[in-house]
Amino acid sequence: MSLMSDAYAPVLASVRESSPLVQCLTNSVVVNVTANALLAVGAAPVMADVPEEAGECAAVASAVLVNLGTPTAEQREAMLAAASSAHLAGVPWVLDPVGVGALGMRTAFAQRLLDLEPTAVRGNASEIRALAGVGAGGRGVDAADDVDAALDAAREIAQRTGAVVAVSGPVDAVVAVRRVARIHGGSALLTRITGGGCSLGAVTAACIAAAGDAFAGAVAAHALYAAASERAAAASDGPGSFGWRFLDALDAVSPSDLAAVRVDETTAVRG
Ligand SMILES: Nc1ncnc2c1ncn2[C@@H]1O[C@H](COP(=O)(O)OP(=O)(O)OP(=O)(O)O)[C@@H](O)[C@H]1O
Ligand SMILES: Cc1ncsc1CCO
Ligand SMILES: [Mg+2]
Repeated sequence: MSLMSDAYAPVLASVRESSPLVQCLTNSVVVNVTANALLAVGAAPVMADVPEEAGECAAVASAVLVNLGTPTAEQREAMLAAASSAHLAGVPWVLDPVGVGALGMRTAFAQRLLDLEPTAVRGNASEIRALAGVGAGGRGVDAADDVDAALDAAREIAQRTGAVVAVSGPVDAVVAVRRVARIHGGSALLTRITGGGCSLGAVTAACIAAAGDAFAGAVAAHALYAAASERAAAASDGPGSFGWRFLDALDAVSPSDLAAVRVDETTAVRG
């Protein structure tokens, strides 16, 4: 069945109205593009990622993103402080397990973070499989598995932690223990620029804060990326012009554009 668009389409207006403060502890490749994506959707970024301030900031943020792309020792300390503080304060936080499965230290570190019960986990299929302990991960930060091959893994993580788990790929999936939504469309040009997935983690955090609901917020964020990337790709010559057109499109997408994205929901009977 189709997920009623009135369950997630209003989230966009809510992000623009409430401008959620999203604290990002993210990798050094995508800091700027992530802040720009948040501004383009109407949210307010703050990249507070030093140990002395990370917990303080998380307690007052609307949502927190923890992205493991370039996890220095100092950042790992800050991530534990931010996730603990968010968990304690009831602030939604999103884990993006970049490169988990492909690289050793971050694979173990991600398990420590799961104990702090993220509100949502967002990654590609290989990362989600590796996080659940199946599969060896992708190559570096890229996926080597299909989204459908990660659904059981996503459900296992949802069951273990209470998180909503979003798996990205040609068709995205948002998974809770007894629900799966598939978000169709989008553009493969998102995989040809830095931060296509990483900024989606930050926008997912913004949408969850604005929605007050992890499942609707995660679906809204993925539908927004599908609509905006299609709009940008239609006018682009390649990855360079797609990058800036995508930011313009995040700003220009309307609630009815979002409602037009194909979203199918099924009720999972297993698990
Ligand atoms: N083949 C594709 N066609 C259309 N959209 C795609 C395709 N592959 C990925 N996407 C979209 O690109 C975005 C990022 O997904 P991707 O799976 O590339 O994340 P990721 O691997 O975590 O990215 P990153 O390299 O930033 O960490 C999502 O919105 C997803 O829907
Ligand atoms: C290229 C790259 N390396 C570590 S993080 C990152 C950004 C995309 O995930
Ligand atoms: Mg990624």
